[in-house]
Amino acid sequence: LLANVNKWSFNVFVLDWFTNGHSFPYLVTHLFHTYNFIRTFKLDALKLYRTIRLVELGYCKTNPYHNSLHAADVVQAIHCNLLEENIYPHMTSLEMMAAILSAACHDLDHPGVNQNFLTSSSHYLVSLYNGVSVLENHHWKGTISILHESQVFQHLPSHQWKRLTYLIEILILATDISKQQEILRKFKVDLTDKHVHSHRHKQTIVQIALKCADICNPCRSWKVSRKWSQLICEEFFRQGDREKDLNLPLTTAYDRTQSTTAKIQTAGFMSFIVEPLFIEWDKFSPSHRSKQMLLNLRCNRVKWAEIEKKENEEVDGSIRRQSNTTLVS
Ligand SMILES: Nc1ncnc2c1ncn2[C@@H]1O[C@@H]2COP(=O)(O)O[C@H]2[C@H]1O
Ligand SMILES: [Zn+2]
Repeated sequence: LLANVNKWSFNVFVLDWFTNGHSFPYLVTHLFHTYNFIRTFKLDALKLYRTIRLVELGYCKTNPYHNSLHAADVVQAIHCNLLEENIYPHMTSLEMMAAILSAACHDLDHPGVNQNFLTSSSHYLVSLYNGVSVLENHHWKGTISILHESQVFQHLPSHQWKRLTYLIEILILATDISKQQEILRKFKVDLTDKHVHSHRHKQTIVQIALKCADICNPCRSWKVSRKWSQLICEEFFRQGDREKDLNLPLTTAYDRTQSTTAKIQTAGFMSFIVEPLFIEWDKFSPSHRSKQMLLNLRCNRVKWAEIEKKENEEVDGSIRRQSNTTLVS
């Protein structure tokens, strides 16, 4: 399975099944070996493995979506994104390792609810981070804490440690979906020049590579993508349940009695968030893989639209049947 890690058709659910729910440490360890990070940075293999396990344990197992399986999926996706021939040859080992680590830790200790929920339930994290990118700040600081605690990089020269932690910061913070337009604008300007040269230019590219990896689930094959959609929507519905229980303002789309997975999937995430990002990615790095991603996205959108249409027809039918019964009686 791991031999297929470079392929976009890679199915992390299958790896998870064969590893008894531990796809994350298997995948991350495999990539650390493949990229030769252990030798290049003289890492202590035991400390490294402990660090990876700490990160895995830092993900909440009971979240349907934001758990270590999502992190493993994002790691595999950023690995594919950075392999592109106009990117990989320009990346240093440190930059590659920062990208893999950021993907691995980008949702660390995610509570399974969004920032709006944290705000309306007066969660302490909101005041800790002044209401700005609350979750992303939490994931980033948690990552740095684990790296300190595990001492896996304690022997790195200070310039390398500084650059590694700086990259982790800007990469994880860039995953805030509310910053999408801002980052996309920067990407469009920066990437009119297709040659990867300056530090700043590379940073933007890796930020976008991680953003694409984070929201790539609609670009996977239908079988895989549908599973992710069901998992994220179940997490949304659980948030809706909690909003009701706590008498908080109810997010309409998250109300399981009114909404469905198909409704959420066709509501605009694919068309207004995912597609514009992947179109830019494909312009910057046109490849068989980027075309496949866009193709999958468009096919999956059509499939969800068909499912939603059927659901609406069934609802219309049952309303008509109900009103006929009422008229007859
Ligand atoms: N298939 C999907 N449908 C709707 N929203 C999604 C989907 N996949 C990811 N997201 C959202 O995109 C966000 C990206 O950042 P997060 O992983 O923090 O949280 C994610 C979800 O809120
Ligand atoms: Zn994520």
